[in-house]
Amino acid sequence: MSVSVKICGLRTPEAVDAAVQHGASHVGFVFYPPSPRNLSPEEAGALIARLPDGVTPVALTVDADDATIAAILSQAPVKILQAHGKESPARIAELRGRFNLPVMKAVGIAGTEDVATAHDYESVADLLLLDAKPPRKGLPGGNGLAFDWGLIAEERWSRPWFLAGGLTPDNVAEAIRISGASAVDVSSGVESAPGVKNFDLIAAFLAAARSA
Ligand SMILES: O=C(O)c1ccccc1NCC(=O)[C@H](O)[C@H](O)COP(=O)(O)O
Repeated sequence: MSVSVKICGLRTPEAVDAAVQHGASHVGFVFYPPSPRNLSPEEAGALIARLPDGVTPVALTVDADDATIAAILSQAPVKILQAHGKESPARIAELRGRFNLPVMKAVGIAGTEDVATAHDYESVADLLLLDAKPPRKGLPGGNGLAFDWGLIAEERWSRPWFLAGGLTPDNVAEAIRISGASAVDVSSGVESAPGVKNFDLIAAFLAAARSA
């Protein structure tokens, strides 16, 4: 099986180049000031200009208003909007209509009720990202926390979806096997410190995902 890999939270040309060189299908840019991975729309625009055709740039926002998203898109021509906050299904539908871009809704999973919540977004989101539920305090994502992949092992989804949360070069193959994912997303599992991508870990993650 060919697994798509999104490397999220890229901030430097060197990290973008490493993701591209080792075969990432998607790269994610975080527009959330409290995050150590936050960058400006202008910075993201310069990184997107480096991407070859076939690598999809994604803008990650958290409960962002329309003006904020418009400002991002004016300088960072992404191809997917990732909504990683508490956006309702109605808000996801609104974003799709307003910005004319595919929207990926991230849903935190800790139990079967969260799996049901994720299904609620199938009718409005273009893609889903099934992530670990974040801690009560702290960032809404990028925490290096995994969830029980068995919770989604028997699920069938009507939209393409990414598995995320605590993935590393060491566990991604097993995560794919258990969850049945054909696309995975990683951030802190390929970092040597929060917000600092490690190129060897990027290479190892992509090799491990491809071997699954
Ligand atoms: O990465 C961040 O700093 C971040 C901040 C706010 C919301 C979401 C964030 N990241 C979300 C991602 O797409 C991560 O790749 C995903 O949560 C998995 O993260 P990790 O467990 O660190 O691989």
